[in-house]
Amino acid sequence: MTAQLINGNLLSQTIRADVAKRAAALTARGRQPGLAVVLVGDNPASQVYVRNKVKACEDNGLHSVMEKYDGDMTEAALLARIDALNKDPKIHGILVQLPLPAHIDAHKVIEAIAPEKDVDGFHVSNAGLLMTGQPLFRPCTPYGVMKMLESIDYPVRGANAVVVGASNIVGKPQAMLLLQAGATVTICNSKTRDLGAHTRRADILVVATGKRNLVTADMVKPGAVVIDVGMNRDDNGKLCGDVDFEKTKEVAGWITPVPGGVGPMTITMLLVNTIEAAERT
Ligand SMILES: Nc1nc(=O)c2c([nH]1)NC[C@@H]1CN(c3ccc(C(=O)N[C@@H](CCC(=O)O)C(=O)O)cc3)C=[N+]21
Repeated sequence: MTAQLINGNLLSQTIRADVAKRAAALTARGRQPGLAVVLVGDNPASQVYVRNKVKACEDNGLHSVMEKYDGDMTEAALLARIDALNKDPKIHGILVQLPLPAHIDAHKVIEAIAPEKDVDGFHVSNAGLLMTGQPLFRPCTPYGVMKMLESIDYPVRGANAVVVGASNIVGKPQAMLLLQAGATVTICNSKTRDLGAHTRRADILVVATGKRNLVTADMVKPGAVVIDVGMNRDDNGKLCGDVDFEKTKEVAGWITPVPGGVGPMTITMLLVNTIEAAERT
């Protein structure tokens, strides 16, 4: 048996069509949704992602501004820019691309974003609202994963879900969204002993570690849903995830590819969050 693919590009098209409709409706009322993307330094991967985000805005009728700064920008200067964007009525969403240079305190920068413009959902206030079941913005990647599960009508309630990776931007909010959807959730981390013993019990396995081939076919329950959040490069420089895709697709029931899986969904949900921010104004 071979797994069914969950196509993030295809699902994105459907959701983005709805985004474009809502953007047009807002624009007609003089409130075109606006996203500001702030990039500090010249990390080449970040440049690609940021360009993709800006293009996705343009394609769907959102206003976007990209602010690029040199890697030696001071923290104070960045905080001043965020303050200005917080006050800018044309801007409904603010995204500061991570990682930031080491001399800048990323926590401090995220906490400076007005929570009602924090379309990444990274502000402590938004993390707290999510944890207590009253989310304002769901972090884009975990939100996109939930949409992928919805798209295959997967019964999340009562399922065993295992999240590998416990970051603030993916693993932890992912676990919270799965828990709130009724799954029994295990969060594994880099210190987990016998990772396979946990992953083999997963009906839903979400892998977000940034380690190529961390999950192999023998670690997957037959028929499981395998969601690969990883973004790595193989020895030939080709994009790949954290899951050994070729062998795992022979075991899983559903699997997400890299590229064309979670990545495009992350951008799609960023657009959705920006629309929602604009609709609230
Ligand atoms: N504040 C902040 N918010 C983020 O959401 C954020 C961030 N910082 N820093 C970096 C990560 C990474 N990320 C990706 C988004 C889309 C793709 C994506 O579209 N990937 C395509 C391939 C892109 C390519 O060809 O390189 C795919 O998987 O098909 C990848 C990675 C958002 N991030």
